[in-house]
Parts: sequence; structure tokens; C-alpha cells
Amino acid sequence: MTVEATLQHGQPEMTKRMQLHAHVSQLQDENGLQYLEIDNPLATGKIALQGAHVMQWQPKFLSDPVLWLSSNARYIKGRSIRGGTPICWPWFGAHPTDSTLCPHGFARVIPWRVMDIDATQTGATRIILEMQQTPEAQRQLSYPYELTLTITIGRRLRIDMATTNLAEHPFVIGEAFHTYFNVSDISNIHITGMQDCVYMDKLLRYERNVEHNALAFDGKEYDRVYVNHSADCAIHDSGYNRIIHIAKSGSDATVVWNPGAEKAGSMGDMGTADEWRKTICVETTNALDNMVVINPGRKHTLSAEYSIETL
Ligand SMILES: O=P(O)(O)OC[C@H]1O[C@H](O)[C@H](O)[C@@H](O)[C@@H]1O
Repeated sequence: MTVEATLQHGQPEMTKRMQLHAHVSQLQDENGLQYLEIDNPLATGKIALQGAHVMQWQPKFLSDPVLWLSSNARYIKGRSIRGGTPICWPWFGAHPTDSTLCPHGFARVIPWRVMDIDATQTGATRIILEMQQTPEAQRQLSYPYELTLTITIGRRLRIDMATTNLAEHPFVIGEAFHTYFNVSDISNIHITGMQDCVYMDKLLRYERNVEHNALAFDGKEYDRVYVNHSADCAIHDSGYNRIIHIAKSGSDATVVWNPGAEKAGSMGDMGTADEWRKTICVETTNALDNMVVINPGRKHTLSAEYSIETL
């Protein structure tokens, strides 16, 4: 299959498969990209090693996936996959001084390597990945650091990203789990946990306002950064009769984004027709007012845990 055909159909063909653990296989696609497929008694999941990108997670007690994955996502070296949980690191949004560098940082398009796989006491699968120090990564950030991601796939999905400063000076990072949740329809949901919080509206030149209500969506683009927001939040979905709970730590901002019809239509990888209506990004973040300073020899961890309550 050619790259063009891959773009059109959204799902690349797998050419190699290798069992790494009782519940984990490693696959390689026709473009040379590697993936992990997880199937344990509690859940199934899929991770792209480019970007340490959780593409799919579905607890076995649920009939609908929790993460949204675009039907025309691109599976190409150096491109981020549209859907799942892209990792934004070491900056969020545009690079502060160099607009030629990858938006949301390079960690989402660099290959990561598997460091360890084990099973937890509850039967979940825990996978530890480390970002590779490729020339492309070094070109964009020259000082020494270590970046690891621990992904735990079970009835809950937990992601912990640890940044260790190996340099002799402090450094500052922006970061996020840019998670695309699967919802029945954007008009069926509301999000709680942001009431009384200050947000910066990216669509109004970062104007600040206070959020008074639960968040609701009318199909127009929505792009807000809730600053100084370290509380948990929840997506209430009256169509799927479920609540997605988002618990977090090491995060002082939350971004909520949906492109709306017009922008989705211009993006090229947001799926066909109204697929954009089936997702909302709720991003566990440190950005803008809440970037993180990491001192030499210190480690900072960003964590999110997603769980589902059926109604
Ligand atoms: O297209 P991407 O680089 O993945 O970014 C997609 C979106 O990510 C975030 O949520 C930002 O707040 C948006 O401004 C941006 O459009």
C-alpha cells in the first residue's frame, strides 16, 4: 500500500509482529513505524512508539472506546497522529521564540523505546517508555535531560510523564497530555470542574475571563486554557450514559479544545463529515502562567488518570 493509500484509509498495514510480554505484542507497519498492542483481562489498548502516543484504550466492561481516533489520521514518520493522547513537550503551542519548530514540541514525533513491561496487582499492564535522544530532538533542545512515560492500561488509564533535569542549570518546560476523548456528540456533553476558574481564550487573543458554569459546546471552535487549575474534572455524556473522570497531579492548567466545523474542515486529518463532533480534547497541561521550572538534578512528573462511571 502506498503512503497516499495509507492517508486515505487511515489504518496502515502491519508487516511484522513480535510478542514482548504475555499481554503485549510489538508491531511494525509498512512505513516502519512501531506500535504496541495490549490485550489483558481488563482492557485493550494500542500505543505508537513514535511519540509514545496512546492511540486506543477500551476497558472490557465498556462497549464504546474512551479515546477518539480520527478515521483519516496520518501514520507517517515525523507527523503526529490525530486522536488518542499526543504528548506535548517541552513546550505547549507554538515555540516561544522560533516558529519554525514543531508546535506542541517534538516529543510527539520522536521515536521512544520500551524500557520495561510488567503487570500490576490488579491485572493492568504497565509499560515504561523513554524518549530517544535523536539528532532531531537534540537539534531542538541541546541540554541534557531524561524523559520517560509510564502508561498503565487497565480498568483505568494512567499516564505519568517524568522529566529529569540532567543539566547544571534550571530549565523551563511547557507540557500536556493532549487527549482526544470519544463522546456521543459535542452537543450532548458538559464538563464540570472548572467553575470559578480563570481562563485565557486563545480565540480572543488570550483574553482572560472567569468561568461561571459547566462547559457546554455549540459546534463553534473552542480553545481555552484554564490557568491555575489543578482540580480534577469530568465529561458528562448523556448520549453514551457515562462520565469520564479526569484526575491529575503535577498539572496547574487544563486546556479544552474542539476545532468546530469550519476549522475541522480545513485540517485534513479530523476525519470525514461530522467526525469532529464526536470528540473533545481535555488536556492535562502546564502552559502560559503555569510553565514548570525544573532545577538541576530534580524530577518533575505530570500525571493523569482516566476512569469511567457508567450511568
Ligand atoms: O493541530 P495540533 O498542533 O495538534 O494542535 C491542535 C490544538 O491543540 C491545542 O488544544 C491548542 O490549544 C489549539 O490551539 C490547537 O489548535
